[in-house]
Amino acid sequence: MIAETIRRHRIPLATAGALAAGSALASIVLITQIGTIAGGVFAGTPHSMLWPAAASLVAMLALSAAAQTFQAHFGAAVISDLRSQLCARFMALDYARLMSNRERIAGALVVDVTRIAQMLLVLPQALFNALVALFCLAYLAWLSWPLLLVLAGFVVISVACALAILRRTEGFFARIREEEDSLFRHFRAIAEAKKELSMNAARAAHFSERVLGRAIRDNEVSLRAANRWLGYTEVWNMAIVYAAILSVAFMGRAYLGQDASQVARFVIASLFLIGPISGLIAAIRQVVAGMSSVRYLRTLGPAFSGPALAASIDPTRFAGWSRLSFRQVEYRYPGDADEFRFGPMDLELRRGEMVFVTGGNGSGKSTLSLLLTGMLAPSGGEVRVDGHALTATDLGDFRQLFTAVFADYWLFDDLLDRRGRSPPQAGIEALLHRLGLDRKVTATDGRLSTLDLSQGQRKRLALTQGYLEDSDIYLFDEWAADQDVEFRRCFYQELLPELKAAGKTLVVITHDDRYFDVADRVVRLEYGQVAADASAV
Ligand SMILES: Nc1ncnc2c1ncn2[C@@H]1O[C@H](COP(=O)(O)OP(=O)(O)OP(=O)(O)O)[C@@H](O)[C@H]1O
Repeated sequence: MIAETIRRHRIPLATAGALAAGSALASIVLITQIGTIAGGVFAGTPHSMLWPAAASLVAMLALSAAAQTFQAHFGAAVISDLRSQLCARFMALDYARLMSNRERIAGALVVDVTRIAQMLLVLPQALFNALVALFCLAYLAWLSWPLLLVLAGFVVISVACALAILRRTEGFFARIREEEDSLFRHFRAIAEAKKELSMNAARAAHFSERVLGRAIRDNEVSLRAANRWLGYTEVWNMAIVYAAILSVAFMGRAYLGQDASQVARFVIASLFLIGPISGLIAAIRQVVAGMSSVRYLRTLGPAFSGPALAASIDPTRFAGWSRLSFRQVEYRYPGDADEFRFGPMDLELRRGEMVFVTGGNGSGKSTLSLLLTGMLAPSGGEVRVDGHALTATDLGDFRQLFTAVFADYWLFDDLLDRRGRSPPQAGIEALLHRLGLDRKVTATDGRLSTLDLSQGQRKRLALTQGYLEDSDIYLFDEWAADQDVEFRRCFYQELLPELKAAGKTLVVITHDDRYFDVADRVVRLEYGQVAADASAV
């Protein structure tokens, strides 16, 4: 994914790099000119050297500013590109994997994208610094080989130390990233658990001190350790640079027999190494943090390390279905402590039927609805459409048969039909009126005026969206549970029969036994098995 992003934005990146290299060249010319003026090794007056040096300065400034422009372009493009790619990958993840990673999504899109982008952003600057350092070293070699050898010895020590510290901090950054995810989860609780926390001071104190406070403090410890080691790298490397320059001056004068002007010019040019070297050391921070995010994203699964996923959906592929069947379908939740086992289950759903599904809490009704709609792939057995056993690659097309209002449904603030268009205004208004929402909500070009409604009203809005989708199969998971008596009656005795009359197939999870007579069949589940499957009387 990272390589793909760099490839896509190679032109601004290469341009920023080339401009940075040009600017590095101008700055090294300037350094040599400063050295020449300071050392007095030129023909004519110092004024004759001033204009060329000023020209180098202006060139360096212009090239650096241009490099920054391309760098800013590259940085912004990389952030939005990585975000789009990550969003697409999260959206393409299958339901089971997404559910087990949902706490990590916000962190990945905010923290990891920013860290990776910052790591990529330092590339042109690091190139600039590396080139200035290299040019500087070449110039130093030209000034004096023996003195350069003294300096080079220190550079080797410095690089070796930086690499060792880099390895030392990798573990800290991995831990910091894990801790940030748990912090994000606790931050969410501040808003989402507001009511529970407000009504229980002891719980609020426990959360604030023991849960949130501890997570913040743990993260502080890891941050401190990581930054301490990175700080040591900076301090140590700067000390080495100064020690190197001191040694050059000392060795040059005391042992190597270099003349004073030679050593002075070498020392002045060496001082120009400090800027690029500290820039390179600072870049290490970004690289360590960025690489920890790359490694972290890889832990989210193969979807994050391979090429972009291409999903093409054919919504009409199963449109002519007449029979859906479960053949010995089984499902085991990963890591389920109480070892709930769904199935093996045989079940059949015929086109145009209205089936009610009932059963006690934890009997497997919601699991059945997720398997039936293709949100979960069975761990064993087959789901068949008219005898065709669905494979993992069929599920995307298969899911297009359904509209479902699950217990944990999501309400969008715009209404769309199955083709992604805004439905006609008159149709929307008629539906809002039918569902008793017309005095609460209006729609303009399909956009709803508000979602701030009661639980029951929000579910009616979810049903409005469902109607507009005009799907083959409707699944409702305890839809009527939040409705008042009149709407509950309306749902079972008017809306469901109307949908059936319009040729829809209906699967209704319900405990409302007084309306069971509306169904064609009532399926009762117990412990993940069909305990009864009978025509309603
Ligand atoms: N996300 C999950 N992870 C692990 N196990 C789960 C998960 N969801 C459900 N289960 C397991 O599956 C069992 C059946 O859950 P399911 O939600 O299908 O029951 P249900 O009949 O819909 O219950 P309810 O009437 O309470 O909504 C649960 O007892 C639990 O053991």
